[in-house]
Amino acid sequence: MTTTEGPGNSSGASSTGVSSIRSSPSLSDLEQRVAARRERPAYGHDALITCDRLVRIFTTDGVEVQALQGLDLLVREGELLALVGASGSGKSTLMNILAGLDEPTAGAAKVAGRDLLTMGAKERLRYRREVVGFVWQQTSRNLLPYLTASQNVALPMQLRGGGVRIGGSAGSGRKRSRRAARAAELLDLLGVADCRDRRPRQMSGGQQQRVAIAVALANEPAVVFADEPTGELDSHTGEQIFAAFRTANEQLGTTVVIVTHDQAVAQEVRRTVAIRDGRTSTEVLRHTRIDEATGQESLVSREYAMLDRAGRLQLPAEYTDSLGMRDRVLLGLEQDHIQVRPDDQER
Ligand SMILES: Nc1ncnc2c1ncn2[C@@H]1O[C@H](COP(=O)(O)OP(=O)(O)OP(=O)(O)O)[C@@H](O)[C@H]1O
Repeated sequence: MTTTEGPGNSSGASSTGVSSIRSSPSLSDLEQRVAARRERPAYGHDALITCDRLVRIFTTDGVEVQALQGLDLLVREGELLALVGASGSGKSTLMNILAGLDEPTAGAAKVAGRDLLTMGAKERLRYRREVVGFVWQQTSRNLLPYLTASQNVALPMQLRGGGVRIGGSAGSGRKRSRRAARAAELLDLLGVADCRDRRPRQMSGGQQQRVAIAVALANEPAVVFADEPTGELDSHTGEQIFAAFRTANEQLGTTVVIVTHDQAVAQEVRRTVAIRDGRTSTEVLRHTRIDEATGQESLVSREYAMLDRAGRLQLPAEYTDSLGMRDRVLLGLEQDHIQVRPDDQER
């Protein structure tokens, strides 16, 4: 008898009693599987953000760069999520697409029910004003230099309500005071109430970023995207900015997605998704465990690899490197896991 090791035919599997899993399915088994698959909800049906096999190819001087190579990501309403990854892995490309500033080459992307591929120019503008808020790394990109903090926060509300009126009626006066009241509330919530009448150059970098978060929140967006919001700040100020995002998430229920290089920030959130070569590769989930005997709390974190719908899995480079795995590996189906081993026939 010849035994071939590899996907679909593992000697390890048969020796541990998995053969029943392997036996040929009957016609009715196949029919049941097809029916179950048909009834399964669509990918991302209950997610606020759905990226489905997202591809973005840039072509410069005839050279193609695949910045996103079939990226899958689901984010649920109310999450505070960190996106991490090496330089060039595709984080900013993804953020620009989700922010409605760039369009994917292929795949699907939906945010709060809006399809980012089919949106027209008008809808895209409304999406950027009303559905999402952003905070960028460069503090100068977030605020208008000639407006005060309060005016900066009121501006998105003003733009949403239609043109800016000079002079205005009693109605527009009431609107203006409502906008000013909301701006004051947000600045207070984020701990920068004292900056209300200051222009950006009269504030520190950290204060400017907190005001920027207030601007992003002004129109009660479904989600706030932040691309390296602590990148230009020292670590202490970075922590304050992160605390402001957490406040927005916990107190206003806003979903927040933060791209960061900052390990301290990445470890503060319940979910960190790593992007590698334009795809989501691993994910760390953290939760608090309370010891029943002592009542002591501890943070438990678990790292997962992402399995896409085509069955593709990215193994962490440190794992494959340490075992010298490349090109071809041996797979074995076990009772409750899948083995991946170096190819012992190599060489
Ligand atoms: N407009 C563009 N034209 C051509 N190539 C681009 C463009 N934008 C990004 N790229 C390329 O796409 C890839 C992903 O870039 P991206 O900026 O998304 O990475 P990143 O993970 O955000 O990196 P960093 O952490 O350094 O900001 C890189 O190879 C980059 O050079």
